[in-house]
Amino acid sequence: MALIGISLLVASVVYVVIRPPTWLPRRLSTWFSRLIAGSADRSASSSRDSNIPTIAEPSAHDDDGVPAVAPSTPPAKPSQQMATPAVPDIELMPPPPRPSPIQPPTPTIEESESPTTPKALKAPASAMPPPSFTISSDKPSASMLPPPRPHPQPPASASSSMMPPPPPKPPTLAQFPAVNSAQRARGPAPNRGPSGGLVPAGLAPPPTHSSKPNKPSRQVTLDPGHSPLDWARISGPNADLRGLDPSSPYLRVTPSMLKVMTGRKGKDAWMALNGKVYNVTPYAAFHPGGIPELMRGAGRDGTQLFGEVHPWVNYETMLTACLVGLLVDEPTDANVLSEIDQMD
Ligand code: HEM
Repeated sequence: MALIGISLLVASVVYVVIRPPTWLPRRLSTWFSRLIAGSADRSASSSRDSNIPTIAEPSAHDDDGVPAVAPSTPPAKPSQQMATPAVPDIELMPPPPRPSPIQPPTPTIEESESPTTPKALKAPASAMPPPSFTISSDKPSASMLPPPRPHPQPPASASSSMMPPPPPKPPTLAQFPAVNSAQRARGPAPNRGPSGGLVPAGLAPPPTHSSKPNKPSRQVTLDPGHSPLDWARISGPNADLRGLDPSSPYLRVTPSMLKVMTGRKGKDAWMALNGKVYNVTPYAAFHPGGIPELMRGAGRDGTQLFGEVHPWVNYETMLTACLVGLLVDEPTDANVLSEIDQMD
């Protein structure tokens, strides 16, 4: 039995040697290459020799630039595995070699190689955060508040994490002058108008010649039918209230003639105003100031007295129907002689 077993073993080995299967060479080649690469990396880490490190570097380059498949396939083979076909290696690569050889090269790349590719790789890696910030900042809605916080917080580190930023305090003006200040005015406000009395001040209009003096009224209560409107009705344009014959012309009244017309003793009251003589008897009952006041000017020239009481009253219009004549000087001897000469 032992001989039979040995003979079968020998026969199988001989058969494999004579007619090796198609997959056997490729399998052996990959196995040898990986074995050599592993030994090379370990030797390279300990001591840098000539042949082994050169094999490890190209594999590292491939790992960096291209994902997973690139590193094992192309460059590591050409030097020693020229005879083996490199095409089918892609299918066999995944299982064994990845873990051990690939991890070491990535750190070595950053350390040893700075010339070409790393710059391009580092740039995108470092550029990652900026895009994230920009995305968050582009959102104008509620997400805006959190991102901007970090910026304002450093300056306002003393303040707590309260959301409402330092609310601009409305300028509160202190009362000036203060309530208890001596600069505050005390007592009544200054006089800015005529309400204070007769003293004109401020914006009050200046006193005019026609303004009434601020005196208590002395007007009397007139009897019914004796209002100013009643007087205007009965003293119209065609009225004749002179107390004379309607056919008589206007008289030349001398002061001696005027003096007896006082309203007493059955006579009318005549009054001279600015050179004209009026019979004020019909008007006496319509005089707002009363009859006694009006009679103060009867039988004489009442111009000054009239002006002192109510210079604004238009007496000429009111007493047109009462006009007697003109006040003239007393005739003297010289005047009588002159008049005779004129008659001749
Ligand atoms: C010269 C003799 C006169 C005297 C002393 C005299 C006196 C007065 C007095 C004291 C008043 C009251 C004033 C007041 O409101 O407190 C008055 C009012 C009046 N008198 Fe005579 N008066 C005189 C002649 C006349 C004459 C001849 C007329 C007119 C035609 C006249 C027409 C008036 C009028 C219309 C008022 C009312 C004035 C107003 O309401 O503003 N007065 N008078």
